Amino acid sequence: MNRYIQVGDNTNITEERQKATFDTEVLGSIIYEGQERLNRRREIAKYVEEHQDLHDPKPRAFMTRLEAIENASRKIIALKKHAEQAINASDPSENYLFQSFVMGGEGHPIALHDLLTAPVLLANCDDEQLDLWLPKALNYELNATYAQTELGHGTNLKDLETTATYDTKTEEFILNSPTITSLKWWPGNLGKSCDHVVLQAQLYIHGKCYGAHLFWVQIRDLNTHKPLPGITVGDIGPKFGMNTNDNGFLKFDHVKIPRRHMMMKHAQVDPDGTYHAPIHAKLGYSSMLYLRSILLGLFAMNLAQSAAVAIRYSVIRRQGEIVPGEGEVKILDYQTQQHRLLPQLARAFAFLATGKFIREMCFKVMQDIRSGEVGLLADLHAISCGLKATCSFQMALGIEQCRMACGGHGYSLASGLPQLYSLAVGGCTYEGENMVMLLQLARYLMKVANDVRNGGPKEEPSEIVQYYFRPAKSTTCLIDQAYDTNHQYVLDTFEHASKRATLAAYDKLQGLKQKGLSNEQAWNETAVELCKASRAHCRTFIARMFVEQVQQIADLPVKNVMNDLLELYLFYEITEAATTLMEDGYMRGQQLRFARHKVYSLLEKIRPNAVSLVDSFDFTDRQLESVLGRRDGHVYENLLAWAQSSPLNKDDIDCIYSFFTNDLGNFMLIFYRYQYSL
Ligand SMILES: CC/C=C\C/C=C\C/C=C\C/C=C/C(=O)SCCNC(=O)CCNC(=O)[C@H](O)C(C)(C)COP(=O)(O)OP(=O)(O)OC[C@H]1O[C@@H](n2cnc3c(N)ncnc32)[C@H](O)[C@@H]1OP(=O)(O)O
Ligand SMILES: Cc1cc2nc3c(=O)[nH]c(=O)nc-3n(C[C@H](O)[C@H](O)[C@H](O)COP(=O)(O)OP(=O)(O)OC[C@H]3O[C@@H](n4cnc5c(N)ncnc54)[C@H](O)[C@@H]3O)c2cc1C
Repeated sequence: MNRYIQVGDNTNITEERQKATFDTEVLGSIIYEGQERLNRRREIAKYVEEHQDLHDPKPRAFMTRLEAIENASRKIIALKKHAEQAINASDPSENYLFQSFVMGGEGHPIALHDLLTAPVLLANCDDEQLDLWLPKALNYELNATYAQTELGHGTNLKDLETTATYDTKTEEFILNSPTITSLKWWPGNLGKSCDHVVLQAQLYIHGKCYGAHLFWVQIRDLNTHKPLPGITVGDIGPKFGMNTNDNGFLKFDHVKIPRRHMMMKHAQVDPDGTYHAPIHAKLGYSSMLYLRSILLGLFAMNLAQSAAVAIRYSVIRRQGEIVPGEGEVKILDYQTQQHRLLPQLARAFAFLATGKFIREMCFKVMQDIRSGEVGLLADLHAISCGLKATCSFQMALGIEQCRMACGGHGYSLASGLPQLYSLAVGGCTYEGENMVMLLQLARYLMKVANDVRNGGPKEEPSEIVQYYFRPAKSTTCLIDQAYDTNHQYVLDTFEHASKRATLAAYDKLQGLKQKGLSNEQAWNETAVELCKASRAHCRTFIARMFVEQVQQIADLPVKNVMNDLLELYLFYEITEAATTLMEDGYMRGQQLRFARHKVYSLLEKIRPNAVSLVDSFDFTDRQLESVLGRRDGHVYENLLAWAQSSPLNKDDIDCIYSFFTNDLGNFMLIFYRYQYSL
């Protein structure tokens, strides 16, 4: 049952909805973790629809960067005025939802503040500091961002150059940017909007460096918004995407801040300069841990949005015949189209299940840290780094596949897909460049491999890596066994691939070291294999999360369709991992062919439910910002309306004609006449 069936919709899409074998409402409540949340989502969306001041005056594709930033500023102010009435403003998930409906993902002047300030303050400030700063942050009396990356260093935090030198005489820190490469570069909203920063700077006391620490720094006057003395700040210019965000640069020239402006929950500096180290050296990196963990759910939604656009469009668009003489088919009937799109949808569901687990694990770790417990920190750091890299990469490729699957119209900004891609692909870079993130997970996996090679773990291993220590049930792949209804043999296959990749990388690393290479040289010469191991481990983890989620579904029709998607995900991943699996003889050609045929038959089986599956996400047209992905399927007439709203169509003046009216134009006219003998 698809609840989106409406009179007046394009019949091509209505007939798709009539084919649904499951209730979109039930799946919607699974996606949004409960019927109540799904209902709230709709209420908030309805509120946004009913208030015009929360809308864009024209498609954002037709705005200049400046117009888009001004529009975003106007809307965020309107949004804050409406918040009391529209949502439960003290509930972060309602706030996030309201903002995403109104603002989209391109950014706005308080995006970073809303995303990070409260979590960073809560994780890093002592009680007295929290009392002073948190209420102001929550009441929007100030607007802060997270200033870590510098012009010269984003990845290698050990070599950040901004200094915070403690002066025992005045009990102040002196902030300084000693070189051009030490300028802060990239922080969101730093360029024009924010007045405070959470600053990562190297702490120096009596000439000794204690590494990067966090400081709370005001950079602009709260009344005039002018930079404070000693501060140079500005926007870094247009980017590949996220252009309504004013990512900025920042330079300090011996700026003084009080001692108590160092965040002192974990490390402290006494008035006399005595330093107290934190219980874990990397607690100051917890904001990255937090963001990497919550990003997975966002990646899932980005991918689902692009699948929704492409799948809806693919049942409207007719092109060519499959059976000659029977008329043009919907492009979704082509196997190639299904093969391009449906695995993206399956991955979106897989990432959603994974994101939920990691988000909950992160909240637990944050709670543990507050009570001085850091036992799970390394486990979460490793897996969240690996998953951030794996999911953002597959999401970006998936969105681009969806865009290309829409043919020419996918190239138009009317599809919304180029904007979604340019926004989403940033996730491969921010919060840690993807290769670097895979290598972080690999560090952790190499410790696991060391235990495997040396008689087992020294202590109970985390649940996430326990499979490395379990003996394999079979030395060959069994995925073609008909009775693998709970997918255990597929999971065994992924586990085999992870173990093999991890141990191969470990053995290579050890071999290189035995040949006399230093740890660092051996690491660099094994880096590609190390990344492979991390990806394989992430694939195993994601697959397990998805299997467990589907096993828990109570509603049978939804369970059936989700099981189809799960199988598609699993067998598609097997085909992607085939080289590794066949390299050691674990999988045979016959099984690869079995996996491929499973994929093809699942595409056919899922095809009738495709539109209803994406409908279950309950995306609003405002959210999708896509003429191709319109819920009512009226694509062509709206493509024309969209094109006609282009400022270029405002009048009939020829741009070249106006060019001819100036001197250079006259010259060009003469030149052309001469060239073409006009
Ligand atoms: C819902 C959301 C809505 C919207 C979001 C949309 C948009 C948001 C857009 C943009 C926001 C973007 C913000 C940013 O990008 S902020 C900047 C992010 N920067 C990074 O991520 C930098 C990446 N670099 C690092 O994280 C570290 O430098 C790196 C981990 C690579 C190395 O650190 P370091 O050199 O200090 O350590 P190592 O010697 O390599 O390792 C030592 C040891 O420490 C462990 N470690 C490292 N980090 C952590 C951590 N965070 N927690 C716990 N442990 C950590 C590491 O594993 C090593 O352990 P061991 O192997 O045992 O020695
Ligand atoms: C849209 C966007 C928003 C951002 N927002 C913020 C923000 O709000 N606050 C903030 O502080 N920062 C922000 N950043 C910065 C971001 O966190 C960094 O760009 C990111 O961490 C990557 O660092 P880098 O730019 O120095 O890349 P580099 O480290 O220079 O990466 C370049 C290449 O070098 C490789 N490389 C680097 N080190 C290694 C290594 N050890 N081993 C192997 N390969 C390596 C990388 O894999 C990559 O291929 C943002 C960036 C973007 C794009």
